[in-house]
Amino acid sequence: MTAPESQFLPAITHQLPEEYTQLLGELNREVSTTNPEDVLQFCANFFNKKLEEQRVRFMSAHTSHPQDIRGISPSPSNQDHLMDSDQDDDDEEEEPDDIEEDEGHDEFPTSLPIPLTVPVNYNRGRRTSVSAESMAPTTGQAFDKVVIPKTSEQRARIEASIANNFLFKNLDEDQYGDVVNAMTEKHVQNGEKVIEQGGVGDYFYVVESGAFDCFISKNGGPQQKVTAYIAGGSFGELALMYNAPRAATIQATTDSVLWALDRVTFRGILMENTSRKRRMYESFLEEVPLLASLEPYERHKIADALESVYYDDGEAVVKQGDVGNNFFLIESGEATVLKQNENGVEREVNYLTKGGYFGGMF
Ligand SMILES: Nc1ncnc2c1ncn2[C@@H]1O[C@@H]2COP(=O)(O)O[C@H]2[C@H]1O
Repeated sequence: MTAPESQFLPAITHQLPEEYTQLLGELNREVSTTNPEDVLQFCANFFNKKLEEQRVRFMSAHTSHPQDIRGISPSPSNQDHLMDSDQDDDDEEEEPDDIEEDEGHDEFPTSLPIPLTVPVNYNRGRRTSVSAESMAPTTGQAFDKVVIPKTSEQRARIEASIANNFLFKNLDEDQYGDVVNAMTEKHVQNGEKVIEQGGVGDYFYVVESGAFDCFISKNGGPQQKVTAYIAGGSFGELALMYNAPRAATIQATTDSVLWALDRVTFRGILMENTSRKRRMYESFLEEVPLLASLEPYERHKIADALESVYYDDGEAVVKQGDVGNNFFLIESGEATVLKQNENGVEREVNYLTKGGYFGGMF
């Protein structure tokens, strides 16, 4: 019988950095007291937590007002910062070929796709990706398609669950089929945590039935509820998009059913469109007075729902008496609001420019 690998560890301890042996000692103690079901995930969470703590220590030592740093759009350059915040570290890891070096940028990014209080996966300027994937979307690149066999009844349930979810709009037939093929059913009990803040991103989830609360703990403080999800909602995209630790904890508030999409399929099919829209509308949405009080992540969700529509000068966007299904924000251009009185005489009652809105319930 082969001896377990751990049996050889003491023999090489003298070559190992002290910090490493201390960390492993701590990890061993936590594993033996917790006895986790998923050991790999537990270890990944342990190291992510350590990185987060180290980063918070570093940030408080190097920035006077870390809370002033705002989230911005996940543009490719910002994504690069997120991954490539490397400096002249002598302990730098091997880089995947497809991640470009960005020499001359600041030691720390001044812009993040999510609020700074959310743990992001970099520390001390060291690259700490949770996987070797490039930040570039994998759309268009070949990837091994995941096919989880399922009944037509299951397929119908997936289709109903994603029917009104904006992230699944604009998929062509093949992409739609690939997404449905790759999804896997997950039953969750009331109180179960599907995602834990700081954990490693493995799946993106769509809610078929049930309900979930989403909590964020800032700087190790108490968890605060930031949003909730019901049927048709989805969560868990950020860690997959940015190779970052989970930004929030998601807990079932009743027995629920989820459809989970693996990270490779998510990145290969859904990520490109999602990050493009969030990037495209971010700065515009920041300038809309109606949305000024929203958190960056809430603006991302609005961006998911937006579609640009072009109108010629003089063309009617909506007509008086029409049933209103859409809410409009003026991205560029101007519009007049005309109203007919009971005699059929039309007069201008409002004039709207960029950032103005109409339609829907307004
Ligand atoms: N305010 C928020 N900030 C970050 N993530 C949020 C927020 N509200 C909801 N979430 C979701 O919570 C998820 C936790 O896992 P992810 O970071 O992968 O993706 C996150 C988002 O889908």
